[in-house]
Formats: sequence, structure tokens, C-alpha cells
Amino acid sequence: MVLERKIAKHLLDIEAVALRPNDFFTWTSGIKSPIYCDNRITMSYPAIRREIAAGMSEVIKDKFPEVEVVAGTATAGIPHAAWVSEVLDLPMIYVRDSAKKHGKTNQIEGRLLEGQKVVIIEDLISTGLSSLKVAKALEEAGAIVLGVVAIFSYELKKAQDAFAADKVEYHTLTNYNYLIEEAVASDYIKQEDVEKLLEWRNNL
Ligand SMILES: O=P(O)(O)OC[C@H]1O[C@H](OP(=O)(O)OP(=O)(O)O)[C@H](O)[C@@H]1O
Ligand SMILES: O=C(O)c1cc(=O)[nH]c(=O)[nH]1
Repeated sequence: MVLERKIAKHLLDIEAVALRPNDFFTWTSGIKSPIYCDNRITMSYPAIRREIAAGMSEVIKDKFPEVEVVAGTATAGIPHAAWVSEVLDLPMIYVRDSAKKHGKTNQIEGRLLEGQKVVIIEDLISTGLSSLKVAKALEEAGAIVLGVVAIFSYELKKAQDAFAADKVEYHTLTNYNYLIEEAVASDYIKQEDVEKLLEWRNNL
């Protein structure tokens, strides 16, 4: 089984994926969705989180070999960034959604030096705006952002456009299409649900 299908299967098996066709979830962007993928659940499964860290590390070695620092996005990207930085033996930082209101008033925590080459670790990409906000904060702090690596993406057209507009490269371990394929193969959903789920995503 290819890694994309394997990770999708793990997300389904640990019930990280929830479907609520009659009571939509609200995403961070405000989008109302019949599906929510809670990748935070992967923290509770050491074998799966190790597979994610190994997968992300391979992507980084392949696509961003000059990386010097791994940056986690607050909050869900932080634990994965920690595990990836351990695999790659690299420094880690994390980036808050906004600057702290007290203490050192940092948005970026950890040591970031001017001109360092950074890869951002995110758990999930919907519109991509959270990742791109982190990329902007890092660039404003003097970093060179090589790209973003995430576990999952809904592959929304608006996310692809936003990453392209900001010239930020991104890679994910799996995505919505693989998740749906795997959900049908594993009998989590029926063929009739597939059309509805794809139509909903394609119309966003
Ligand atoms: O691509 P986007 O449309 O920006 O959405 C994806 C973001 O939403 C979730 O974070 P959330 O805001 O729920 O915060 P958390 O990481 O603290 O749980 C997720 O962890 C991503 O960071
Ligand atoms: O866009 C979001 O906020 C979002 C969607 C999703 O499926 N899972 C998640 O953690 N956040």
C-alpha cells in the first residue's frame, strides 16, 4: 500500500476522521464542513506518529535538503515538528498564531537566526491560510522559508491558489482524495457518499 493510502487508513482506523452530514463542523476559516479530520488524535498512537515523523522527514530530505530549522505551527503542528526535528537531528522552533501578550511577547519561540532555512510542519491544510501566516511571520523575522510539510490536505483550489500566490511550496503525506478512496475500500463510507463529499469539496 502506498504511504498516502496507509496514512489515510490510519486516520480512519483511529477515528481521527469524523463525518457529520446533518450537523456541520465549523473550521478555523469559518467554512462549514460535514467532515473534520482531527490529526491531533495521532499523538496518542506512538507507532502512527512515528510513521508520520518518518514520512515527513523523508519528504524534507527529498524536497528541502538544505533545511536548517524545523518550525511547528501552533498548536497541532508542534508535536509533529518535535518528532521530525528529533529524526533529522535539527533545531526546532514553533510559531504562535499571534504574539504573546506578556513575557517576551514572542510569536516565534526558540532560537531562529537571521537567514536560516526553515521548513514549516503543519498537521492539516484546509484554506492554507494558517500555514501561510506562519510563513509570513518567519520571513518577517529574517528566515528563509523553504516550504510546508503537512499530514493532510483537503486539496482545496483556494489553498492551491493561496500557496501559489505566496510562492510557498507544500507537500502532504495524504489528502482528501486518498482518504475517500480508502474510506470506500475499508467500508467506512458508501459509493453514494463519495459523490456528495467530492461535490462539496469541489464547490468550496
Ligand atoms: O488551512 P487552514 O484553513 O488555515 O486550516 C488549517 C488549520 O486549522 C487547524 O488549526 P486550528 O486553528 O483549529 O488550531 P489548533 O492547531 O490550535 O488546533 C489546523 O491545525 C491547521 O492549523
Ligand atoms: O480547517 C480546519 O479548521 C480544520 C479542518 C479539519 O478537518 N481538521 C482540523 O483540525 N481543522
